[in-house]
Amino acid sequence: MSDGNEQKESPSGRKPLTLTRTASAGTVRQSFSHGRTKQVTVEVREKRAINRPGAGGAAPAAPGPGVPPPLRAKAPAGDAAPVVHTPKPAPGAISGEETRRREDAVRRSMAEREARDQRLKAEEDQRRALDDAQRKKAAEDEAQQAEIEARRRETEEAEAPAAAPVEQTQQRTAAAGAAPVQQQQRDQSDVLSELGGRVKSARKPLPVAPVKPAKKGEPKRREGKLTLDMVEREVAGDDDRVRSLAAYRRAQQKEKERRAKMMGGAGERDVIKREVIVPENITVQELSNRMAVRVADIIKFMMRQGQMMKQSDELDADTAELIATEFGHTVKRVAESDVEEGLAGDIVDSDENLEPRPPVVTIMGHVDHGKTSLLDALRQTDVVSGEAGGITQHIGAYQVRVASGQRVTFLDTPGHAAFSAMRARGAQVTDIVVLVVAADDGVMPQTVEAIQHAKASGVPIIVAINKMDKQGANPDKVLSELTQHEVIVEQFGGDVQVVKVSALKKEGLEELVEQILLQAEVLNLRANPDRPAEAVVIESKLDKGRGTVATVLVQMGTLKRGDIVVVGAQIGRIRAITNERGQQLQNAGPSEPVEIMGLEGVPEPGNVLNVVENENRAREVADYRARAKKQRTTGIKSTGTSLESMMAKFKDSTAKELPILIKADVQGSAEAIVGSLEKLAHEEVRARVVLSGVGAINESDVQLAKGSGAPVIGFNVRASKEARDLAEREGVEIRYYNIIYDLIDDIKGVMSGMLAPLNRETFLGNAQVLEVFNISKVGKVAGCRVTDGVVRKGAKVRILRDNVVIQEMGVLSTLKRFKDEVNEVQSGQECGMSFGPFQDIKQGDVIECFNVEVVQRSL
Ligand SMILES: Nc1nc2c(ncn2[C@@H]2O[C@H](COP(=O)(O)OP(=O)(O)OP(=O)(O)O)[C@@H](O)[C@H]2O)c(=O)[nH]1
Repeated sequence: MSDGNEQKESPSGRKPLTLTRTASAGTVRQSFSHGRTKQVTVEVREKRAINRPGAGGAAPAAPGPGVPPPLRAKAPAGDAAPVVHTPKPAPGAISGEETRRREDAVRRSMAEREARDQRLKAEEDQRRALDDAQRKKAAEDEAQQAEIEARRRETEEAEAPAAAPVEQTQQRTAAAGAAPVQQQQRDQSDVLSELGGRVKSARKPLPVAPVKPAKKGEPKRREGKLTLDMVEREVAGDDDRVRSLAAYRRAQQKEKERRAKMMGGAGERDVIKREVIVPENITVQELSNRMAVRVADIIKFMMRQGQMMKQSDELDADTAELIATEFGHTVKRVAESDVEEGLAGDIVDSDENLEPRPPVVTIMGHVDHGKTSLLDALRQTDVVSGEAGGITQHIGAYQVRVASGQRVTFLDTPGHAAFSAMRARGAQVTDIVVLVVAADDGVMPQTVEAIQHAKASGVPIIVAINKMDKQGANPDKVLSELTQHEVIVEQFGGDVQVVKVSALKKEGLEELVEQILLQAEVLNLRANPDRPAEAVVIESKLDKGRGTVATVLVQMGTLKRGDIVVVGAQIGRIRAITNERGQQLQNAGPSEPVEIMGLEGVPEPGNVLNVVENENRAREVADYRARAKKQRTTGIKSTGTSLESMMAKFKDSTAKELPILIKADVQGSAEAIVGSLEKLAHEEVRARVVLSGVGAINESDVQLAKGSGAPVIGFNVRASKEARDLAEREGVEIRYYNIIYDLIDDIKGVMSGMLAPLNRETFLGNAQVLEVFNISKVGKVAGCRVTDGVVRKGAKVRILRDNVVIQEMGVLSTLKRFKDEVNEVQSGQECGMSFGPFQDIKQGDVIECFNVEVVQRSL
């Protein structure tokens, strides 16, 4: 910037007309960068000097900066002022002294200001440091207190009846002039701050401003004291106040104490005593629910007792009772089986409700003695021809209407030993047993078994001596044999009826029926048909088209279509009732054998069917039975394992197992096969049935068989195509059978092969050591005499001393008679033997010589 054309004339070139020119004016042009200019008018004014009488010239005013000193009038002549050589200031200019003085004043002033600034700065620093230290010290306490304070306020606010009084107070405070108070505090704070003291009032909460309820989404108003941590979070924009774990715990503890106080206890809760229902087994979780205590408390208690438990662990009733008592409760023990209470069987019928019912007769006897033929003759049907291998392989139930119009229910049980379990079941449901004995064969093992079953169940026996038409029929022999088994017939003074029949020729049948009805009359068989039905399952199977089909014998009440039933561990709604002639029935009364459909699963023969009021009840009972069955089969309660059972397991693990998967047409057959296989069990080898079920062999069976390394046995069933393919791919063997003998024989053969062969010893002879020679390079040689039998080279020998075996030697390799090697030395002759590395041979020892034969064992 530069000035130029300092004095310029007006554009007109003329000066303005004034009375007195007291000011000189001009213009200055200022040049800026980028060629910018600015014209500034400069005016120089002269101060009008008013000279008072007696006064010197007035001190001229200091000229403004950049203003040329005004022209001074010439001093009058004769002025006696001393001549000063220093250049004289122009009129109106500041003298040198004055300038110095002023400069000094300025410097002093600046120095003072600087010193004050430094002092203030030091004071400010000191105050800040003090504040920081105090804040840091207080920060921890404040952080701890903040949350508790906040919680307390929250609680107080929540408990306060309404916010209105608070608001009123706040409004009143505001009305009382909050602003002047604040101003006053600020003033005080400034003063104190300057003095470097602690500004306590700054920490005090300001008078409460009216609290507006925060709108949704708006940040919440801060509560409690402001802490450094909070300020930092606010500065960082982190509005979420994260509570420390310790703070959370403290708050929780405080809340607990508050609640305990509210409940009236001094920190300890009053235990509410309950009656805890304890079943035979209960989980820790369930017990905690019933006692209304925390699971952790029970677990802690058990830990103190030295037992580690989880909430899913089961406790037995004794332990559960101990825990409940410890927690101050009383215990009511119940059995899980209580769910069965109230089922039809428990209802006692009064005498007037009972009506006569047909007798249930079971035909029993040895295999091929003619049971099915006899039954067939009685009902004039032919089922013999349809049986595989000519053997009745599952129980049948039929009702026969005799000439008199009376009805008799017959159960046909198979004669093979495998079906003894079924026969036992038959005896339990039957009223009378007809024991069939072939006149030409006499009493056989299964005849005896049938007698035992009948006697065990207290059922009267009627003996039917069959095949009377046959050559060699000897009924007297049969009767005397029966006597040996305590079946005393009438002609021998007993009470057992005997009927001689021929099923083939249909002879003696009427007399047999007559005897049956007579016996029934004696038994006075009655049942109440007007009550929920109870029946027993005779047979069950899974039919591809019809689902589960079960043959049941109604024992009491009347079974109706639509009834909800529980059968063993299965439930269902009766969809159809069919009699033995294939007729659809609406209901079935006492002693009626019928086929039912509608069960959800296949029940086991012997299971009892009960009609229940609703599905829930059915499910409850079925669940209990399923659990009970599981416990029975595992033999170990889920609470844990006993040492005994573990020992048993380890002991058993030495036995070789043949895993087998069995699928059969009916449950009874499957059961019979399993029973037979169990009987084959040997201490070294046994069959392990991986699965036994009813129905066709499917893919999952093959998968299971593959997983367990078992072959699949199909009895009267076949594998589906998919299962066949899978079995081929996986290398799983499927074997089909329709005769149980063949099946059992095959399995027996396999199991026999698994038995380790037996080493059988054959004694050859003994030789006594007479003298022992020590021969160099050869060692000790025993000079012996054969005392009995023969000693043979290549046979096995052992050395006995005082009849105690001291060494098993293996094969005799050196046998000499005099100097010659011989193969055999007879009794009474002398010989020499050496035993290689065994050098402990002594005079008087006995050498026992024997052969070992390996014998393959069989079951
Ligand atoms: N001669 C003669 N043969 C009979 C008589 N009853 C049965 N049989 C024959 O004896 C054989 C066996 O008869 P089943 O009725 O199958 O004998 P089962 O006792 O039912 O045999 P399982 O079903 O295997 O227990 C058949 O060949 C019959 O023909 C009879 O009264 N006289």
